[in-house]
Amino acid sequence: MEMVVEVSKQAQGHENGVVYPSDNIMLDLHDLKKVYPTPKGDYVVLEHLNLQILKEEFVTIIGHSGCGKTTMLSMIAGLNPISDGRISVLGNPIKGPGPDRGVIFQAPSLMPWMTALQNVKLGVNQVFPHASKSQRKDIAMYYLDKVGLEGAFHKKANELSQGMQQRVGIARAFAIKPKVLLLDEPFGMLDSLTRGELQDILIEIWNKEKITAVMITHDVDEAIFLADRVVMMTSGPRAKIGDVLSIDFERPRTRKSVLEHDDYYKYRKHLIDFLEH
Ligand SMILES: Nc1ncnc2c1ncn2[C@@H]1O[C@H](COP(=O)(O)OP(=O)(O)OP(=O)(O)O)[C@@H](O)[C@H]1O
Repeated sequence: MEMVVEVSKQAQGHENGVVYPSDNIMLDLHDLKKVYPTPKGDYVVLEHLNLQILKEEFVTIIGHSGCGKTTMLSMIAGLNPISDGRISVLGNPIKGPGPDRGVIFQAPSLMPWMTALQNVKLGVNQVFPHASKSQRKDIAMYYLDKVGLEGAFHKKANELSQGMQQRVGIARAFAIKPKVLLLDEPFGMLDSLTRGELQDILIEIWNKEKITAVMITHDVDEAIFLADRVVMMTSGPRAKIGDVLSIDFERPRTRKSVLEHDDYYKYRKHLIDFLEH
C-alpha cells in the first residue's frame, strides 16, 4: 500500500513504526482499555490497544479464543462501553452505535416472522427516513439481489437456510451504506462451499462500495484471502495488537491464484507461528 509521508507530524498516525497520514485513517483505536467487573474483581481484557485502519482497507483479526476480539469489535460498533482510551471514526470519537458502522454477526438475528425484504427494509427505513417508500424498497432489493437472493425477497426469515439468512444479514448491513463494516466470524457456522460463495460476494460488494471492513475470523486461510492486513491479537488478559501482516496479493483475487502464489505459505507460516507461541 502506498504511503504518503509529506504531512505534518501532528496530522500523522503511528502504528508499528508505520506512519499514516491522518486523512487516510478511517478508524483509530487509541490506547484502548476494557475492564469487565467480575465477582472475583476486575478483569482487564484489553489494555494499551492501538490500531489504525485505513479508508477502504479490509482488515482481518485473528487471536486465540477469549483474547477479546469480540470485545474490541463490539466497542468499535458502540455496543460495549470503552473503559479507557478512544475510538474515532474519521477523527470523531464514537459515542455509541451509529449508521456509519454496520455489523454482521455469526448469527444474523433476523426477525423470523418477517420476509427477507422486510428485514433489510427495517434498517433502510431507519437510516433513510427521507427517501421515498419505493426508493427504500429499491435499495433493499438491490442488496438482496447482490447477495444472490433475487428469488427469495418474500420468503420469511424462518423459512430460509442458515446460509440464506446470512446473505440477508450481509444485504442488511450493506444496505444502510455504512462507512465501516464490522464482521464477527460471519461465516463461522456455514459449510465450506457456502462460506466460499459468501466470501466472494462480500469482497465483490466491499470492492464496489469502497468501504472499510474489519472482520474477526478463526480461519487463517480466510484471513489471508480477504485481507489487506491481518491483525494478530495477543492472548489475554490485557490483550493488545501483537503483530500486523500485510498481504500484498493483487486484487481481484481468486482462491487458486492465492494458493499458487509464492508468498502464500510464507504468510500462512507467519500467522500460525504467531498463534502457536
Ligand atoms: N460481559 C462480560 N463480563 C465479564 N467477562 C466477559 C464479558 N464478555 C466477555 N468476557 C470475557 O472477556 C474475555 C474476552 O471475550 P471475547 O468474547 O471478547 O473474546 P473473543 O476473542 O472474541 O473469543 P472467541 O474467539 O472465543 O469468540 C473472555 O475471557 C470472556 O469470558
